Amino acid sequence: MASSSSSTKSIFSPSFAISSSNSSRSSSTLFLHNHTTSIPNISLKASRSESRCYSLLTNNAIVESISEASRKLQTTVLGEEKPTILVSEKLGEAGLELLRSIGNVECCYDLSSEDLCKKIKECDALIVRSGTKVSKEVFEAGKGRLKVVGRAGVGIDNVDLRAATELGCLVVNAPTANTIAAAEHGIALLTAMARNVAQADASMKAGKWQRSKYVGVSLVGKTLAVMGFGKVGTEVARRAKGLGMNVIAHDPYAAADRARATGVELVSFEEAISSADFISLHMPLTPTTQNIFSDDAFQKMKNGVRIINVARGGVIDEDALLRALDSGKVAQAALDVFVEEPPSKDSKLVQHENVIATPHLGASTKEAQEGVAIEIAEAVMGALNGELSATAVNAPMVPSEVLSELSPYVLLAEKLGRLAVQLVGGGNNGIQSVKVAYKTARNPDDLDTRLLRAMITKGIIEPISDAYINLVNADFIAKEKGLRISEERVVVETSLEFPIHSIQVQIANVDSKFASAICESGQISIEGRVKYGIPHLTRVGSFAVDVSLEGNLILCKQVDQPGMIGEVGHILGGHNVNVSFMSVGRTFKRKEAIMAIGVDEEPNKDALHKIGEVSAIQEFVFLKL
Ligand SMILES: NC(=O)c1ccc[n+]([C@@H]2O[C@H](COP(=O)([O-])OP(=O)(O)OC[C@H]3O[C@@H](n4cnc5c(N)ncnc54)[C@H](O)[C@@H]3O)[C@@H](O)[C@H]2O)c1
Ligand SMILES: O=C(O)[C@H](O)COP(=O)(O)O
Repeated sequence: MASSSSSTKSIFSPSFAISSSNSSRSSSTLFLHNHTTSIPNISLKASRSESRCYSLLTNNAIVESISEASRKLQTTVLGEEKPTILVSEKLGEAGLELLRSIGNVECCYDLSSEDLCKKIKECDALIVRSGTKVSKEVFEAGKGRLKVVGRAGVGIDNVDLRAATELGCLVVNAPTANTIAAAEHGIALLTAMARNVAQADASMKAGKWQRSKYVGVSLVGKTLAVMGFGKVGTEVARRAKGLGMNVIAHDPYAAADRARATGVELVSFEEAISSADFISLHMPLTPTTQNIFSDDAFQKMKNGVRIINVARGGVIDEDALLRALDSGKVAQAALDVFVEEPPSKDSKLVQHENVIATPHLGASTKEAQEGVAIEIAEAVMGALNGELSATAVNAPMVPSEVLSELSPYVLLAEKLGRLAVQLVGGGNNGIQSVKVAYKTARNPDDLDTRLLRAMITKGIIEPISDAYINLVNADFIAKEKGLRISEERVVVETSLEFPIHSIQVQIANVDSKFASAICESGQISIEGRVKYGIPHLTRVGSFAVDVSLEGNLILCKQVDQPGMIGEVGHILGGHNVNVSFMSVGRTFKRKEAIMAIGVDEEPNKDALHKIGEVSAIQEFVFLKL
């Protein structure tokens, strides 16, 4: 007779580092909503022909247990105390006010990297603009507490996204509130540059009147190439068309019909740079765009081309631009952004007579700063409150309607993962491949399962490692640990009311400490569904059961004979272990049966030993949920 508890063993591939079981960690997660609402009046009883279910839960108990789960979820996210939010750069007052309504806000500007690393250890959230480098060291220092980094603006090139993802920290930005400000600044630079406004103003302030020196160029009829046809690029294009310019754009990822609707033709990089009189940059700084404006690119441009950059300094090779300005290839440049900010005082580029420069002012209008502050405050507050963010940069953005439909299944997914991994035996195979089947009556293409996959991953990995897993890092950590999770959507004929009928989790190529959990195809296989808002285990191996997935679980395989429920119930009662649910599934009458018993407390060794001594019980396992 086999008996075991949920102690942890090295069940991933040999390189996988294991720590002891983390039973104190809540089974909740960052991205869940309260699901205390809409609990219908129900009475639970046997619902499958092969399953006898004995409900010991009242309706009130169900509501209470969900409330408790929900409370735990909130506590996990926020703790009992107010979160601490560090704001490391100037943020609009309206955003600060919002943040103060939910947390302790600390505004500390101009922190050195060392001071930021020290400070971040006591913070739940960090809000930055473009001036703070949020490096891997910052995420490592904040590990365990820092839940979200909010970028009050668009560009996230100052945030180490890989480190954030690896360490499970959500990054959100405020992508829309400064679009117009940046576009207006682009147009301001374009017109000011064409008419030498800055130079002429400086000359007048020096007491001169140099009318012939500052003859400009006209914009009407000239070709403007917008490089990066996103939010800012589109607004710049619209405004430039209003000035009578011929606008073309290059953006490998933009839709041609959207461009056409603005009266803009999308062209190749070469065509854009070689046919433009003015080139305005609006692409993000990425490994692909870094130094994309190189000597080679400048060579392909028209002689006397004029360049505006309100995107990011790093997209231009600044030394190459200087050479192009010196040679006259580039007649003028208007720069708001620089590789190094602030640039050195003696920067040849800034000092160049054909360059006008502003200190990264694109987003700096009163209106944009208030808007950005509110946008980022709301995103950070949402993230701290356990909501998925619409502006998440390193996590899937799950639309709210999808989220509210899937919420009940999130807990089920995690519990199934947690259960399946505890059924893995002590063999040396290591878990490598997990198969998940979602049974649904709806069109499988409409099912967004990223959230559920993340929760299954969390359930599988967390009990056997020290990793903290959430939607941000689930895929990353699974991959890192060599765990392949394949998903399948299976259409079944059932109610269309619910997005999912049931979820099956199978682990291949492993032994099980509960042999009956192995299905005919040789995998550990369990299945569950949500009933009245509560996750239930409905199948173990080939046996149908029906037990609510709460508290702890004992699975017994036995000879199907009278008195078994009473006998085991008596042992548990004798050890003051409260049974919350019990269900028996069998193959044939008086043959084999599986008894699934939900227990509130963890039975001690003596109780488990006595269960093992019941002669009709062939194997059993105690599992923590
Ligand atoms: N100076 C400022 O204060 C200021 C203010 C706002 C935005 N910005 C910067 O402006 C840029 C654009 O911002 P946005 O809000 O329009 O972002 P966005 O994401 O809406 O647009 C960026 C566009 O660039 C395109 N793109 C990506 N790679 C490209 C490539 N290799 N070639 C051409 N296009 C490419 C994308 O497809 C996208 O359409 C960002 O770098 C942002 O940081 C600067
Ligand atoms: O990417 C952005 O949003 C802009 O560059 C603005 O940066 P800032 O917040 O530092 O002004």
